[in-house]
Amino acid sequence: MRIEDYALIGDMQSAALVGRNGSIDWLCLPRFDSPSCFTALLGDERNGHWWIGPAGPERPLSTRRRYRENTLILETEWDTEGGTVRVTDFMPPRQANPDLVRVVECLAGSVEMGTLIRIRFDYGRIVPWVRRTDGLLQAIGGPDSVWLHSPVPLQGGDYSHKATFRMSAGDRLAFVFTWHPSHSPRPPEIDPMTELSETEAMWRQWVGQSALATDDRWREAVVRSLITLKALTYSPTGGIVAAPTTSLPEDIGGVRNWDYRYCWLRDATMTLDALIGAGYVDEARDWREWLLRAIAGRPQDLQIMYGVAGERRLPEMELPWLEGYEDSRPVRLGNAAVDQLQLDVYGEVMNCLYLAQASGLATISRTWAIQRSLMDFLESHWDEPDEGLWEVRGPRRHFVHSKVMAWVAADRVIRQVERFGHTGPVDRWRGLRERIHAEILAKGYDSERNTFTQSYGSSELDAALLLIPQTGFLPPDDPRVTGTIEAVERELMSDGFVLRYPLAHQNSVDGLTGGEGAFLACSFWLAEARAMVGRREEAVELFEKLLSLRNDVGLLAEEYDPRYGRLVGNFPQAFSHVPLIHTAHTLSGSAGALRHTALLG
Ligand SMILES: OC[C@H]1O[C@H](O[C@H]2O[C@H](CO)[C@@H](O)[C@H](O)[C@H]2O)[C@H](O)[C@@H](O)[C@@H]1O
Repeated sequence: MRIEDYALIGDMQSAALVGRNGSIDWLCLPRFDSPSCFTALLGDERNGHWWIGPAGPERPLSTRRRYRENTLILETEWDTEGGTVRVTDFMPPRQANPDLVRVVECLAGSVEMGTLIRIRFDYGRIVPWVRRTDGLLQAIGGPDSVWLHSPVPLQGGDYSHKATFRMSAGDRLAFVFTWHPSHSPRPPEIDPMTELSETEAMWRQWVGQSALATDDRWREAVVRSLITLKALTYSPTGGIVAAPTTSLPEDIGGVRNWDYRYCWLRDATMTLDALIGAGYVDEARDWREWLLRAIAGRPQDLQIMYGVAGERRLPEMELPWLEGYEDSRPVRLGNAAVDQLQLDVYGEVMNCLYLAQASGLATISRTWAIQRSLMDFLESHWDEPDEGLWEVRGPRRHFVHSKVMAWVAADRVIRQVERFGHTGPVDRWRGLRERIHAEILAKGYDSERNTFTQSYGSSELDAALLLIPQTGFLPPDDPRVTGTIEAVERELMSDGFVLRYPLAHQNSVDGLTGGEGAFLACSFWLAEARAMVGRREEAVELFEKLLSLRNDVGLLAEEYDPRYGRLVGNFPQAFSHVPLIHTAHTLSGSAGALRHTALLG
């Protein structure tokens, strides 16, 4: 199945991917980064999945999917010759244990339905021991146990359980799948229909809180993106994962397969900027608490990413028993980028904390103390080469985007002093800000080509340079900014999309083999940059082209590969949905573009 054939459901602690065919092929429990119990996504059905759909000779004539308005409740409908059926999939916001609910209804006629479940713990490796108790199925393997309430009798065989059942118009059946630690007593049963109405009410209430001032034609796309970002937050701690999947390939059949089920400071701060801009200050408060706990300690120990509860060790390893999505191997867990130096992170954190305060979230003294100690570290390390925001696995370089973000860090703490009365060595920070600015203009700008460059001394370009107008480093109409936008358009565009960096030279920059699709955030950045420099029509044209890449339920992966006309990379990806929201706000000229208005304050 293609990546765009999946939809997301989740309970803000973990998430599942549901295919158009009614098969749940990915689910990690109890957390986003726990071992999966359905892993067909990265192998095949033998690695675990749960299918419900029309069975037998009545193959579906057509399939429709949608989320219930303003919710994360998925409805998949199939028309068959005999009639129409709907499966409603959702995960109620977590109470004692994670539940996955599947409600099957016959809307018209009479349809033969089927279900098949193969539970495989530990990323498809453990075939559990299964027994029946009080009409429920219990599967146990190591630390994991699940209970399945099935309203139809299931037949076991070949390490799976299945049933076929006929439904007529008006019939409704509910399946409930509940995980719990295998050493705990049996979890209490939930009432699926009560959970459905409460889950619906919860999402509607959350969406209703937003202060969106987006043009009506983009509102639906923005709301779906906000719901997706909310679904990627880990509610017990306030952490935010980059995506709920691992190893969906950036290059189908290639090695660019990474685990994104962690909290990157970059991705999370950008996500927060989008949520704050839509009026969600509670999420900002929770994330700030998460940040303070995660990075507590010495400033030199700051990592660029953490686990959802702030874990620091995320060792990268391979799962050789999985074939990978369409043979894209290896399948990886953990992420070696955790040990990299990425200077941009300091700017992103300071920017986010500044925006949080500018939007009304009072700064607490612990936050400011941490900001000061991070600045102490940055003052003596900003001039070092780093791995940059693309987390290259080649040699460190003086990436211009990293230096610009170091400038942002200094700029935002100075603004916090000037605007909110914090105390700190502001004259020293002003000197630092000037030195970084001057160095970037001297070493990171090519006056002959009138463009900033990827790194000092390089002639390459980098799509991250498109972010310069958003930072306030130079005014958007500065010729060096407009020249950089034009240079990126000339040299980094392929099939109408922006590449992260030149593909021909990619291997020397990122240290990896193979190509990749177009990293979607980069094209959104171009659309927003065009809007900021007054090229509105071209901005709208590109933005709408990007919106057309969303799948039928409004979701985007990390990249789009024009060679195959397919979404690629982890899915759904916060890094793609965040700039969608920002660009819609900028194009709508709304106060939601807080980043820009806050800079003027
Ligand atoms: O391209 C190689 C790198 O790819 C991943 O990083 C990308 O995803 C991150 C999470 O969204 C994002 O913060 C980063 O900017 C992207 O380049 C992977 O995590 C890295 O390990 C890998 O080297």
